Amino acid sequence: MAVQSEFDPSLAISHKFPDSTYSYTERDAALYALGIGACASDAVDEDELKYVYHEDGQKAIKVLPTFAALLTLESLPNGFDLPGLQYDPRLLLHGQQYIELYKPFPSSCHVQNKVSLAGLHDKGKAAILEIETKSYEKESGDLLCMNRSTVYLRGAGGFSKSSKPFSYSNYPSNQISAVKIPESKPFSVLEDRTHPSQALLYRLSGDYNPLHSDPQFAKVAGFSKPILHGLCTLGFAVRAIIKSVCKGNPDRIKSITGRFLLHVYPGETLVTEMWLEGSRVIYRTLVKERIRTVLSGSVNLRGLNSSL
Ligand SMILES: CCCCCCC[C@@H](O)CC(=O)SCCNC(=O)CCNC(=O)[C@H](O)C(C)(C)COP(=O)(O)OP(=O)(O)OC[C@H]1O[C@@H](n2cnc3c(N)ncnc32)[C@H](O)[C@@H]1OP(=O)(O)O
Repeated sequence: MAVQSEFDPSLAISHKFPDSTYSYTERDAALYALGIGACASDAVDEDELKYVYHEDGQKAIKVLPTFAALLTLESLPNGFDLPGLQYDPRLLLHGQQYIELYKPFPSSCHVQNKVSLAGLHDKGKAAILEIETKSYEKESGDLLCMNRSTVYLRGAGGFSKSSKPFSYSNYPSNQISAVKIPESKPFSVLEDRTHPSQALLYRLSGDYNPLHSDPQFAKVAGFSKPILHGLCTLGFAVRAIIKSVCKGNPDRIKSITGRFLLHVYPGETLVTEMWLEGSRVIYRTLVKERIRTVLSGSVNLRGLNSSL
């Protein structure tokens, strides 16, 4: 257990994060789509070509809803630093992601981010930090999306001042609790192979953490080789839901939760199982080669057609 003698969690929760900005173009949106496997097995896939090419020009390309998570990447110039919190960045893992989408993304945009601490938990062997980012379209002032990113800082726990472990959240606990996977047969199942160079392609979208590219770094972090970005796996899973449940329409996605349960190695096959419960999709993603669940969560849909 890490020694966090200098760290005062009550001071940390009053910490103010600076606002940040983020800009993207159609090229970023298309590169991201390729990074999460769009059109990888069929370059003219009729549901997915629109994410990388449009006959009416690049201004008409569609942006995938999970692109939302990228808007937060420059929100934390000094990593996940809170005053006094010590952690080893090599031991950081992405734990969960929660995304609310308020309107479809334009194909290019300047974004203004408001960042705050949404949660801080002492798990003894780890600290869990949750950062909330609200992203506004600069031109209109409209709120585009909200992200809550949860990071699992191995070795950074043990800072509680009393015998009860410190735990703070600024949101209802049922918003991202682990989902219960139904025992029934899935509504749909989609299998998709990641490429051995998937993480090298995905990182060009802005997450340059060496955990996904550097063999020595990955070993120190406890893995036999570089692992896939959690958000890349989430992108594969939500793309499967858009294809299988939303008839290819990404604007149906209203909110997304995902908990990263186990690492994925680039090159592995992802099998996403989906269950439809009203306007909610429960899903889980397994790695076929190891038969292990790596991600589970739910997606709320808007305007779902009852003919499904
Ligand atoms: C846009 C912002 C981007 C964010 C930046 C991210 C940077 C990226 O470059 C980094 C990545 O993408 S890393 C790759 C993706 N993530 C992973 O592969 C992690 C997979 N998960 C694991 O290995 C384990 O679940 C592990 C190790 C996470 C936990 O396993 P254990 O240590 O065995 O935990 P366990 O004993 O079961 O539970 C301890 C307490 O922690 C809670 N917990 C467990 N898994 C969690 C998770 N994934 N997220 C959040 N909380 C989690 C448990 O509930 C438990 O708490 P309690 O005891 O109170 O129930």
